[in-house]
Amino acid sequence: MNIIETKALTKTFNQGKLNEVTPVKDISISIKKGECVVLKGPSGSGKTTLLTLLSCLSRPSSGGYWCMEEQVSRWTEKFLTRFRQKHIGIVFQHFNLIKGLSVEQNIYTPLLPLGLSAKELKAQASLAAEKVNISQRLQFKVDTLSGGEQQRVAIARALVGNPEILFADEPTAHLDRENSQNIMDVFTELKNQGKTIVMTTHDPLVEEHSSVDRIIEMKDGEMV
Ligand SMILES: Nc1ncnc2c1ncn2[C@@H]1O[C@H](COP(=O)(O)OP(=O)(O)OP(=O)(O)O)[C@@H](O)[C@H]1O
Repeated sequence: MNIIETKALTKTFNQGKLNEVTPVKDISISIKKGECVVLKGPSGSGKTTLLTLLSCLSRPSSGGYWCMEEQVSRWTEKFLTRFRQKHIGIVFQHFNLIKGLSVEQNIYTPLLPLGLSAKELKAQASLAAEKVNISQRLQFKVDTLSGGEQQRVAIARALVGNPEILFADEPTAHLDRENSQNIMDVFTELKNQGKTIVMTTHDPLVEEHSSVDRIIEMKDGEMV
């Protein structure tokens, strides 16, 4: 089953204006359930924009997108948000953690709409934290952590809802070799559970990892 399928997916910003830009042009890809796929390409080639479309965070300007066999490109923001909450985990390039809140609170944020008890929220956060080796910082405010620690919190938050598909934008960019290896071990375990992973990277450790099934190269918004 193709868990992700796009047909001529295109995203244009500032249409009709002097600063119009089309970072994703006519992208047609199929990704099977359980695949681990890397998006690679020079800075500005459109990787993050494509990841944003695939993770249902933004809507295409044209073209079609089917995720888990639903034509999500036709949906409104409201339906996309619900779909995302249920099926998709996202690791953002700049983490998007909530300052002033603890690591634990940040990790369980995606679960808040589910109405779980405080005890259950804490238990789920603790499990996700363990996976990325950040348990010892659960009660720290995220603003007091190092870049690498914040990255691990961002990954734990993406995993906490047990998503079917994980999208990660440069998940090892701020990590040393040991922690990068640890994150790839986590991703390998997810893949072994049948989860689908799509990530962007510039990191050779990620590109060359045995869990990666396929590398999709982008240049100027197109697949090469
Ligand atoms: N919201 C936006 N409004 C206008 N232009 C945008 C927007 N988002 C992205 N762009 C432009 O689209 C192009 C591609 O950006 P994108 O972030 O997708 O590239 P990238 O391949 O992920 O780069 P990097 O490796 O540096 O993260 C850039 O020229 C960027 O300025």
